[in-house]
Amino acid sequence: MQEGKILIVDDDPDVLLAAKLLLKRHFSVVDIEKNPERLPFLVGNNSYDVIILDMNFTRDVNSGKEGFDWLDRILDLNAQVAVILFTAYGDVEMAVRAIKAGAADFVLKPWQNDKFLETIRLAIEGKRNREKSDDESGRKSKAAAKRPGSQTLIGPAMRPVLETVERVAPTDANVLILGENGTGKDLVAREIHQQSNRRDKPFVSVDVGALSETLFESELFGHVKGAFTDAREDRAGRFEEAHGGTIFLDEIGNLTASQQARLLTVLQQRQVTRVGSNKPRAVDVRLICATNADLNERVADRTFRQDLLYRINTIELPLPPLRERQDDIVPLIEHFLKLYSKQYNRPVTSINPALVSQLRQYRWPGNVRELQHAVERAVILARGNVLEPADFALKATATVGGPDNSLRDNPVRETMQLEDMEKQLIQQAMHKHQGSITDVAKELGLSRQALYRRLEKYGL
Ligand SMILES: Nc1ncnc2c1ncn2[C@@H]1O[C@H](COP(=O)(O)OP(=O)(O)OP(=O)(O)O)[C@@H](O)[C@H]1O
Repeated sequence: MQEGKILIVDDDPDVLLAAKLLLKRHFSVVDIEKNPERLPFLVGNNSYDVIILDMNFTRDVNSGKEGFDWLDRILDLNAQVAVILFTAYGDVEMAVRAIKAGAADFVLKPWQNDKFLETIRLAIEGKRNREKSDDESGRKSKAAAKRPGSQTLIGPAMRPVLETVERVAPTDANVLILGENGTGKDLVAREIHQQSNRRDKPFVSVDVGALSETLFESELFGHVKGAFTDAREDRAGRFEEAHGGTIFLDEIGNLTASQQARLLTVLQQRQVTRVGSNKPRAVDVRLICATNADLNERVADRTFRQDLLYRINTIELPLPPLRERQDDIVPLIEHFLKLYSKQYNRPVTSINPALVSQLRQYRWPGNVRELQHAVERAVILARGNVLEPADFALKATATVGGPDNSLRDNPVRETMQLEDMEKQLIQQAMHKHQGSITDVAKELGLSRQALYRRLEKYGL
């Protein structure tokens, strides 16, 4: 009999009875509850180690939304308790989302006794470890947040990039980082700032491609009280916020002609004027821009100003797509494996070698961000110490029979399947967050702009 206080919440009395019969032979306290409305009372008055929660109560059979609401409530009341979700087959994506939202694990119904018990034991152990290390890790993460360059750029192909960063960072030269979505542009921009003499001053990141024509000026340059209806007080813009430090303008290729003109004036004069004011203010910022567009092509077709390009591209730093740097894949997988097995308290330590070669052949249209999410999901789904092909949602690669060329033979079909999956994930997230772009982008690990592009692409 193990010490452990467990609560099971499910609206099916047969499930409650069966689970209780099993668990009470192994754990010291097992309570059951049919009505989730009693959760706040029960959690508030008992120090449970584990709460086993059904995702689908009768009121809301399919979406699991009610389960998510209860998960939030439980974690608000007790951030330490381990919540294990009861999930039906076919709801695995929902379980992955729930674990990202703070659940400890999930159990598929109908359960297998051994696995069920092992999951609970691991959850109890995880909770005890969390309690023990809470103070210490709080101190450590604060220290890490302050340490310069604490987020590392992984992969041998990043070495030349890092060398350039080292050389360029201490100068005040403007840098233009080029690369597809998810290649690490934001990370490189932060690294430049961290290695520069401005590291103790602000690093301000703005997704300029996501700013509407009306917001652009006030967001970047600020406004004075009364400049427009919502301007209730004076506000500094992002350039002023970055004074003394670095401003990172992401998605610079998406600026309209008038936005380009405004930005160019500010860069030439090194001063900003808040909307509604006529008093210019000097700003001292180091400029880093990024884009996934070919700006030379844009200049050729006259959608991007050449004089603006010359201003921002003193140093150009191209980041190759992940499919062109296959040697980075394994170190990245190992890095994310370590990160997420710790974060989700999973005993995953390695990856099936057959899977490694499939992942090396895969085209990774979403680059490192996609790889990161794939590993995160796989770690959550893994049932053993080794990541297996079934843990990855890359159906297309699972069917690849031979070396590299088999992928090149059929890149379109592969992309189609991935696109279907991507579309579904976005639809689910939009549904979950009731269309909130900020929340959906956060959950999917996309920039708002990247999400907008995908919504447009899939007609959502
Ligand atoms: N070389 C790397 N080592 C470790 N993590 C990386 C690396 N490159 C990218 N990442 C991670 O991948 C994710 C995406 O990276 P990042 O946001 O920097 O890409 P981006 O090119 O700015 O994307 P977007 O164009 O969509 O804004 C981040 O979580 C980042 O930490």
